[in-house]
Amino acid sequence: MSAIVQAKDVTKTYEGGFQALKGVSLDIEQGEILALLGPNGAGKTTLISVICGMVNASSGSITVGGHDIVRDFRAARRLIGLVPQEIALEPFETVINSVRFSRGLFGKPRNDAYIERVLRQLSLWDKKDARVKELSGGMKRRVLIAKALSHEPRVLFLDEPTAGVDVELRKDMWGIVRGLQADGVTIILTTHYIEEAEAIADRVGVINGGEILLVSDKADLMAQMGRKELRIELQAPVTEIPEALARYDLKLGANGESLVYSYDTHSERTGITALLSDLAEQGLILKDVSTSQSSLEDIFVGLVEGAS
Ligand SMILES: Nc1ncnc2c1ncn2[C@@H]1O[C@H](COP(=O)(O)OP(=O)(O)OP(=O)(O)O)[C@@H](O)[C@H]1O
Repeated sequence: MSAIVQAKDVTKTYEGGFQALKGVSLDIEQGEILALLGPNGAGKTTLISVICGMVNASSGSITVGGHDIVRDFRAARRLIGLVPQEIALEPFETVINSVRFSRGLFGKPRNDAYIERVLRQLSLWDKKDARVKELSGGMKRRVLIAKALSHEPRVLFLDEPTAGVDVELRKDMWGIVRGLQADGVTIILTTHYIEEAEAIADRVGVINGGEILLVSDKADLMAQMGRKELRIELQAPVTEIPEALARYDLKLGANGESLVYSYDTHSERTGITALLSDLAEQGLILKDVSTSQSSLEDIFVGLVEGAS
């Protein structure tokens, strides 16, 4: 795969002096679904807005399909579809006219066959003559997608496509995104939800404080996310971990009063049963046990600490 979007050292300082992007470099591969995951204020919308040419970067460079987004703005923009976070639609317009109008803005000739295909793909064909104000919230979101696809872009940005959407609609949205990928569209979506990244992304980029902390294949990130820790408080402290327990790779807690076992929640066998029986065999008596799961936040903290 080759990169269809390349961002190099992009910074953005808003008027007033706030630095929302602090040197972001990111390659987006043709045909992939990339989820940009990060908390509120991380810089996700700013990054998308800069790539789409709605906000000017303070420094750095971006190309889309090889076109520089500043020097060659029109050619770059033509390749991009953007589904914004906020629903901003003309309420009295019909669905089909809204979508045709968006296509016209890009100077593309009318193509009813293409618009029909998009509306059918988004299950909006039977609503094509309805006025936007008559649609449900989920349908309105789909109209936003149809508008963003109207000029046949190769890269589609979805800014929090499922924020405030119920579980059913969220799944519909994931199905739509997968269908678009099958049509050859490269997709970048922002989200707060790890489950969303898990459900549809090929790669996940974690962004926080205006910096990309990591970009990783989803499978690798999920392996980290799926780890849990079992903390075993001991009746009597130990000075070292018995040799017979070496295979569990335990960590000794403070003062030797606890043992910490890390395991993968996704694997068929966690090894906990065997560990507990081996502990008993070693004569170690348990006072208490507790588990904790590594969260996205832990990964953030780990990454930030690792970077400093
Ligand atoms: N026009 C602006 N002027 C000044 N600061 C801004 C502007 N737009 C965004 N910011 C600030 O930049 C930071 C990043 O905002 P951004 O909207 O990119 O974050 P986000 O990751 O998309 O967050 P959310 O998940 O809440 O949408 C925030 O601290 C925000 O307050």
